[in-house]
Amino acid sequence: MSSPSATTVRVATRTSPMAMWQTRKCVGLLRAAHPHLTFETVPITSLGDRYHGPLADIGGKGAFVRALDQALTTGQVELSISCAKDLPSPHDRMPGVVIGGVLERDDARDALILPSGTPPTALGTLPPGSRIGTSAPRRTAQLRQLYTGFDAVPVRGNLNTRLTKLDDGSLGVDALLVAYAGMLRLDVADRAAEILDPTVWLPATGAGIVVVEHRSNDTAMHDLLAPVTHPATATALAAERATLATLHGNCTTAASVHALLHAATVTVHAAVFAPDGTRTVRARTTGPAEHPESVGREAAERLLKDGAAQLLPAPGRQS
Ligand SMILES: NCc1[nH]cc(CCC(=O)O)c1CC(=O)O
Repeated sequence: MSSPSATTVRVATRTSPMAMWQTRKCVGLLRAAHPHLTFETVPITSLGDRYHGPLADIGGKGAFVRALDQALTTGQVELSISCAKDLPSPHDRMPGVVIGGVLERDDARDALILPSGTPPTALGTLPPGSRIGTSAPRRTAQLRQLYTGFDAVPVRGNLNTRLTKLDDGSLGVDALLVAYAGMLRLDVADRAAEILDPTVWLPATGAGIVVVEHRSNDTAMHDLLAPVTHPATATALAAERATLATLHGNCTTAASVHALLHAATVTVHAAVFAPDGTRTVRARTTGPAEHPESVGREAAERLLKDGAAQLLPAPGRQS
């Protein structure tokens, strides 16, 4: 490598317990692949971590990533680690930053959590009027579309805090809907009352995938990340992000995209939901795994042809 710090690679990370778990895993893989290099973790607290109101107030999910992007573009670090799910749609990304490493996908499904001591009950059998805590527009819309009589209640904060508050009643909800991957990472998978079927309740774009980014002109970092990339996951993510990019989705978009690989083909399941759950447009496309972007784009084009544009936020109306 020709950078001034030839043997030390600085890695930006968010500081939540889940982010720190992801960083430990990723840096462990990097150290194993490059035993002669030193990897130094640089904690970054973003506005998204400090602000506890609705994410849309501070520019959506991008709030978490912006601080990491800045650490890269200002030369404070060489790499940054994120959940693929938290990355804004490709057209909303900061120029000069690219995904270079894609770790093997963990479980992509969402799960239901009930207060401790409650007998396991599936989402569909909770009593009418149950208050279900979630903040993702995708989850709120699916909850309204697939079930009737539930009240979707916005909740945020890291998973451990939400669990404690669910159990002591201070969250004011009867159940939580969260990512199962996050539960596995924080060692609370035994709290899942139901793991939702991913072909019915669609996971988020990039769910369960940890990515490593670098400056787009930093070829040394591009090469360094090759051994930690899981090729099948990278293919799935490329397809999912191509769908999202073609939809021009943003933080207020209730859309889900999930790609599955079978031998040499990739299948993209995609859906756009009306925020109130009254309408859903779904599409499924299959094509060669060597061209994940075109399979992803085709899924989006079918969604748009079937009227998804009316459900998406109008351009310039991002809130
Ligand atoms: N929305 C925040 C977020 N971003 C990534 C994960 C979990 C891990 C993942 O899916 O990669 C979570 C928590 C959740 O949605 O419950």
